[in-house]
Amino acid sequence: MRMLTVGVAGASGYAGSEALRLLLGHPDVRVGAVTGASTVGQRLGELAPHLAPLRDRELVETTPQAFADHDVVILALPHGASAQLAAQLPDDVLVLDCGADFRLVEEQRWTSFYDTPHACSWPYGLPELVRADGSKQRDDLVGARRVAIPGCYPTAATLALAPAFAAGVVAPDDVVVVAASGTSGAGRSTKPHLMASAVMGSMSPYGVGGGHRHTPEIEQNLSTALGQPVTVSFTPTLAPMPRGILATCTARLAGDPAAVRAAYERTYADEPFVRLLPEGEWPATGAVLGSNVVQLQVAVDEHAGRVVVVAAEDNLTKGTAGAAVQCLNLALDLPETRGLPTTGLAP
Ligand SMILES: NC(=O)C1=CN([C@@H]2O[C@H](COP(=O)(O)OP(=O)(O)OC[C@H]3O[C@@H](n4cnc5c(N)ncnc54)[C@H](OP(=O)(O)O)[C@@H]3O)[C@@H](O)[C@H]2O)C=CC1
Ligand SMILES: CC(=O)N[C@@H](CCC(=O)OP(=O)(O)O)C(=O)O
Repeated sequence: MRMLTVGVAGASGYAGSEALRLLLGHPDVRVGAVTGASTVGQRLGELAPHLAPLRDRELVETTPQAFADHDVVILALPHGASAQLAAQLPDDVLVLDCGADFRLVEEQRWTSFYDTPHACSWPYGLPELVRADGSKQRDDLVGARRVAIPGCYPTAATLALAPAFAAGVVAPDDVVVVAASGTSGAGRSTKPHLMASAVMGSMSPYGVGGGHRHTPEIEQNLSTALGQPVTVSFTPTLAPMPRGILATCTARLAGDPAAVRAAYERTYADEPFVRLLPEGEWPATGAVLGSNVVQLQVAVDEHAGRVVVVAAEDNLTKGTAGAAVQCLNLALDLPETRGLPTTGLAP
């Protein structure tokens, strides 16, 4: 097969540089343009020394012209910037947006959480999402030329709870997700609450009380799984680690407890990147760092009448850039797993 030219907009950021790390290991890809904003003119070696083969690549301005003659463009830009650039890229170029601009279908949900205008929605890049009719979201990604890559928390929470909704074993009005994220989830630019002295040795919540913009995205996905509206209480927390998400997701049991684990086994039996752990083993972020795998474990708390699911992922890999490469593979009819690690880094 001919080599694909893949460019990355926002290559100086965390999501962009993770995309480059994965693309360097993809046998069908040559890295095209790498673009930035404030870092234009700098070399990647100064910003991302781990990307050794690209150390002499210069970051160029983020314009449509920078991506002329590319087969694929990965957008790893702040919200709002993606929609502007995407509108200027040819229809036959595969565009994978790691930002939120094209994830939400309903304009009213978008405007409640974002202050830029609602663009439109693109096929949602979570192949393993099981839908109410038993099909998977993967069907919408084969041959697509525009894909909205999910947010990092929604990937973990959705994969954790969707099988229970699709199987009808939990109630749609009593769902709680509490998730801890590493600091890279907030991007590379320095923010006061992310200074080492503020983060190390401390955990803190944010977006409490339904204020986080991933709430409508998680609800949209779980509604797809159930086929009717789902309401979620979501609380993110910041954890003193560079990367990783651990999401603890619970919902009120509304079916046969014995059917719960079976729903997960059935849904994920053939999924290369979702690993339901053997009973008694629990997910840990340390087990998935740098890997495109989400680990899951499910338990029924019969005392409290709740289903409890824990998910661990690397926010930068399956939580964004790995999902982008997985969707690239699906859209262009390559083996879905090509170029994607299923083993992590430890310790
Ligand atoms: N970090 C994560 O875990 C996840 C991130 N995402 C999403 O991916 C996207 C990128 O996030 P992340 O990498 O964390 O963010 P970073 O802050 O690390 O990187 C942002 C990138 O965008 C560039 N940029 C900033 N402003 C502009 C602009 N106006 N026009 C063009 N380029 C611009 C920056 O360039 P420069 O450095 O040169 O200024 C940098 O390359 C966001 O939409 C984010 O929400 C999604 C899931 C998870
Ligand atoms: C720790 C941390 O700050 N995490 C980010 C999540 C980033 C993400 O998933 O990105 P999108 O903005 O693309 O949805 C946050 O809560 O805003």
